[in-house]
Amino acid sequence: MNVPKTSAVIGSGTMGPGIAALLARYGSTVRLNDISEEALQRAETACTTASSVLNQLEIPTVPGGSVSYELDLATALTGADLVIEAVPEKLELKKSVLAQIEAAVGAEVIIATNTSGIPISDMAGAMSHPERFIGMHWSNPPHLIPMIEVIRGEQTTAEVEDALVGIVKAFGYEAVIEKEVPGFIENRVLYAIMRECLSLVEQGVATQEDLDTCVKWGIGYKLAVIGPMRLLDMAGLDIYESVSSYLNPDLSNESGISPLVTDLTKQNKLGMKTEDGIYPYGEGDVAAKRADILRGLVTVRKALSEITPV
Ligand SMILES: NC(=O)C1=CN([C@@H]2O[C@H](COP(=O)(O)OP(=O)(O)OC[C@H]3O[C@@H](n4cnc5c(N)ncnc54)[C@H](O)[C@@H]3O)[C@@H](O)[C@H]2O)C=CC1
Ligand SMILES: Cc1ncc(C=O)c(C(=O)O)c1O
Repeated sequence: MNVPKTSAVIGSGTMGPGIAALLARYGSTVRLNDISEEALQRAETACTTASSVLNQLEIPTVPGGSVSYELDLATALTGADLVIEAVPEKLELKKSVLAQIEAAVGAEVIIATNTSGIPISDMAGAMSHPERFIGMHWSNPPHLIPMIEVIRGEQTTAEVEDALVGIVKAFGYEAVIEKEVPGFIENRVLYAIMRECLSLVEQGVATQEDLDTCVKWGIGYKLAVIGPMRLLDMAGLDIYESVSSYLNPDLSNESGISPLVTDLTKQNKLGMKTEDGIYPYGEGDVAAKRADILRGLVTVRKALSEITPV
């Protein structure tokens, strides 16, 4: 399957608009749905921003694409060949939304979930056609990060996986096909890094600014060019063996959630979306920071696309 002629994206928060903008750029008629009118209003601006980022990346426009904003789920689903669920990361909510989607579309329609890592089979339990249900985990911002994890549940067919991989490749994105594990690959690795960072800040080993500087250059810059498995070869496996013999036992193995995070979420300090979080944001700071981040990601993506992947 190439990019679907008609698609529906359910949930229009951080992820939905960028996903919709990319599908539209590749010629799909996209219906973006949310239960919140305010979210749909914000989504119009977010889709315009995403579209201008795609212009900066010089992604050609396939004619015929569009995004419409729909409060009504049934309208959003009409004629869709692909449905992407992007509602909050709550299993019961996702199950209920999936049941509503299934009630409105034919059994041949592919239903994908953008869950960050809930096992696909856990979500598919109550579905009447789990064979067409699949994980499609985009990375944030979805119109910029050219990689999508594709995860089959126990009952997903190989044909559905092939079709989804075809769509991902049609965007010029890399598809990483995985077995089902909580968090998939990306978030298992990302959350291992974040757990250690939060633990170091909580212990007072370094400030959040120092953490960001160290990880950006010492890890992010390097890992953007050399994958971790190749980096092991570059560093020397004997060095890894020596360092990990004393270091691994000292790393955080905290199985709960960092109190630094839970103290903030209790106060509804959720980060950029509430203009307060790990960092404080003054008037205009969030917009300026988001613009800086987008500019940086566009520059680095252009540079990375010109070098041989390692
Ligand atoms: N934020 C991130 O960096 C990433 C998030 N994800 C995953 O994508 C999914 C969505 O995440 P975000 O966009 O960050 O969440 P979000 O909280 O920013 O947005 C979710 C949207 O869904 C809407 N919604 C709630 N119930 C709904 C319903 N019944 N029908 C339609 N819309 C409904 C909300 O009003 C909200 O606008 C989650 O599963 C998340 O784990 C995946 C990759 C990255
Ligand atoms: C903190 C965090 N959690 C989940 C995801 C993706 O599922 C991301 C991301 O894509 O950046 C993230 O930053």
